[in-house]
Amino acid sequence: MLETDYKTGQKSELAKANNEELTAGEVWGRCLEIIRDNINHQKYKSWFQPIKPVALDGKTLTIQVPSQFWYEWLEEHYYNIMRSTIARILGEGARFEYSIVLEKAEQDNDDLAVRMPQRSSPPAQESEGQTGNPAYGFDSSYSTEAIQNPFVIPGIRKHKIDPNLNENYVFSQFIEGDCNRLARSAAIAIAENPGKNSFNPFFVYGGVGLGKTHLIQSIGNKIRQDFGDEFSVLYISSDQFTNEFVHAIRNNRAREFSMFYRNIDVLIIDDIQFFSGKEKTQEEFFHIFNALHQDGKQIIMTSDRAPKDIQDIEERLISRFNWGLSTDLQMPDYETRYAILEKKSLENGIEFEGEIFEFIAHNFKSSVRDLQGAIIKLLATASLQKIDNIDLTMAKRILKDLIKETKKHISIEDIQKMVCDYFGIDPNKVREKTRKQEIVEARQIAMYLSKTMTKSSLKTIGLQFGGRDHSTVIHAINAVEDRQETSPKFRQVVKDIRQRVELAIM
Ligand SMILES: Nc1ncnc2c1ncn2[C@@H]1O[C@H](COP(=O)(O)OP(=O)(O)OP(=O)(O)O)[C@@H](O)[C@H]1O
Repeated sequence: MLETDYKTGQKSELAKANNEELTAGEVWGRCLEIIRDNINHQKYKSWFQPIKPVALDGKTLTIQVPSQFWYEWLEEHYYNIMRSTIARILGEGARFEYSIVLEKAEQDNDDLAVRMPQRSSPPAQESEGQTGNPAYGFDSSYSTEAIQNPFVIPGIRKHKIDPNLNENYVFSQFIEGDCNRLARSAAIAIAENPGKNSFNPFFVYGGVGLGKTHLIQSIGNKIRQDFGDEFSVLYISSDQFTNEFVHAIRNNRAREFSMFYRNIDVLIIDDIQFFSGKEKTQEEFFHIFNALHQDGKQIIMTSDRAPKDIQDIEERLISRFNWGLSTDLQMPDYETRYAILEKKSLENGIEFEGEIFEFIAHNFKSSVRDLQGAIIKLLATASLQKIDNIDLTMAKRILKDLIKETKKHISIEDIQKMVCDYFGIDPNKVREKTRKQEIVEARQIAMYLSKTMTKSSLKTIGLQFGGRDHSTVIHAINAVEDRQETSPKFRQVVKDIRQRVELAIM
């Protein structure tokens, strides 16, 4: 039945009423003429020529497409033109039905053919082939009800994929503190109910070595543990994604690439800031994102900065990153650092004196990775030199170089301290609400240096200055920049403090 003879289909009712005997093939032929005149020739050849008309039933023309992806693409990009074309030929209320006959590569069952109706309502916008419509978008006015899960085809078995997860990254190993409480709770909620929660997409950002990868992989591992193969999970770095995409294009496999990603239930992409300036990759990811999100699949991303601070990323992607929950990880406070150290050394079967943990927690303040590095260095030295009991003096000696190195990452806390030292005020004051002139000045300079000398986002800076919001930080930065232009004395003050900070991290 699927091998249609263009000349011998059913006749349409409308055609009969007009004394015209049209077959499915003839109706499709007329559709093609109209479509060909209205879209780019290459796209016409790629997407419409391979379609086969299958049957005509009243005002419904069934057409055969080679894959789920094909069906999805037509509905996403050519809905309007197809709908209006068939109506022109068969009259008001005419529509297409799709018969999806899978190509060999994705076929699980030799005779598998799936029928999908054309949507009853158009997407909010369409991207190609029509009168200059912008890209397909999902704004809040767009009713998803009518098209809920339109691409889920029962009976198609999911391909098993390697989730690419590090099994050590689990929630039980991720120490909770104020610095990560919100992100951690959201991550657990996502793992319990992937895709069906209000944190989709989930966007985690923060500086180097603060646990972003650990946290997002914990989601993947928990889903695998609790749901087994029910959800396909994939963790990938944005660099890997780009490389695969480039490779796929080079080998004419871009369509397979896209299909592969659209079939994933939980897509975890690390370090999305590396999409910056990669326009084609961004475009591909945009379409994958839309398809997954529309289909209720979970999307999880990380970046070293907040979405709006990522350079050279299309606005439409940035706005999507904020659809669900976007939250940051901050450097753990002293107590959390101490707890992490205890846990890491316990895991390695060695106990240290409390004063060693205190020493490390005080000296490694910018990254959990550095904290871990310190413990590992102590362990390695103890085992190499066959030392049973490392005391504080020994620990200080062993870690001396490492401390110098890690000091290169200046923290907001350090900047606050140095600015306050310079003005001779208590560092706590810049975190308080006081509006005394001298404190305001110190606070603004400290905020300005935090922005220019660390990788922290405006939100993180605001939080570390007594929970102020990002607009206060922007105001402070602008004020310091403006004043430096008009007052050489003030410019010199900022320069002096900056030099002190730089010296401290050398
Ligand atoms: N809260 C935490 N509890 C326990 N371990 C942690 C915590 N945060 C981070 N770590 C550990 O610190 C190390 C660095 O974390 P991770 O690689 O996840 O950081 P990241 O933010 O992804 O860094 P990068 O930006 O460099 O990719 C990992 O070994 C991780 O297990």
